[in-house]
Amino acid sequence: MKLGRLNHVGVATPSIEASIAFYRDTMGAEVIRAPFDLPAQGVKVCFIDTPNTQIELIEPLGESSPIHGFLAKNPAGGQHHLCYEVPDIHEAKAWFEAKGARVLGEPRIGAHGTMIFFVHPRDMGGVLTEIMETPKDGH
Ligand SMILES: CC[C@H](C(=O)O)C(=O)SCCNC(=O)CCNC(=O)[C@H](O)C(C)(C)COP(=O)(O)OP(=O)(O)OC[C@H]1O[C@@H](n2cnc3c(N)ncnc32)[C@H](O)[C@@H]1OP(=O)(O)O
Ligand SMILES: [Co+2]
Repeated sequence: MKLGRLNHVGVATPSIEASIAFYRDTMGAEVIRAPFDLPAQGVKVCFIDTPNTQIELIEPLGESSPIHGFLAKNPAGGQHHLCYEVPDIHEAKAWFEAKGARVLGEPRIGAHGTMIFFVHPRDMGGVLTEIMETPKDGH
């Protein structure tokens, strides 16, 4: 497997609006992308651009959101996952499985519109890791 760029750092938040204001007013980020819902993934998402990657703000969407547990333990929110790009999502899935790491579910469409999967944090040095097929248009 060829490890690609760090596509984004996922940051869970109880309020995506408050977090947008923080990145705009405290961090000086230019917030140009509107939040959007990903019902299939149980999150509301807003990407904050930085020169070399993105912050992916995620707020729970719906009762079965996978980040309710994280926010119950971290009520103010916090760093949730790292997402790396790979050229071939299926080759990457086989790679992690061959290493004995727990791939969570089947590859599915993520927030950038390309295929993604997650690898369990307990098998990744404590870091919930998202693997994403490199977007064809480069971002
Ligand atoms: C896909 C759309 C978008 C995109 O970029 O395209 C996103 O990124 S959406 C992001 C939200 N979706 C997900 O996170 C899906 C994958 N996540 C999961 O399946 C769960 O969150 C899971 C299985 C990682 C944890 O589930 P849960 O919190 O309900 O289980 P536990 O509390 O039992 O946790 C087990 C164990 O893992 C530790 N943990 C949980 N979350 C994290 C985390 N974000 N980073 C590091 N470690 C985490 C938790 O503390 C437990 O550890 P233990 O030592 O066993 O207590
Ligand atoms: Co993500």
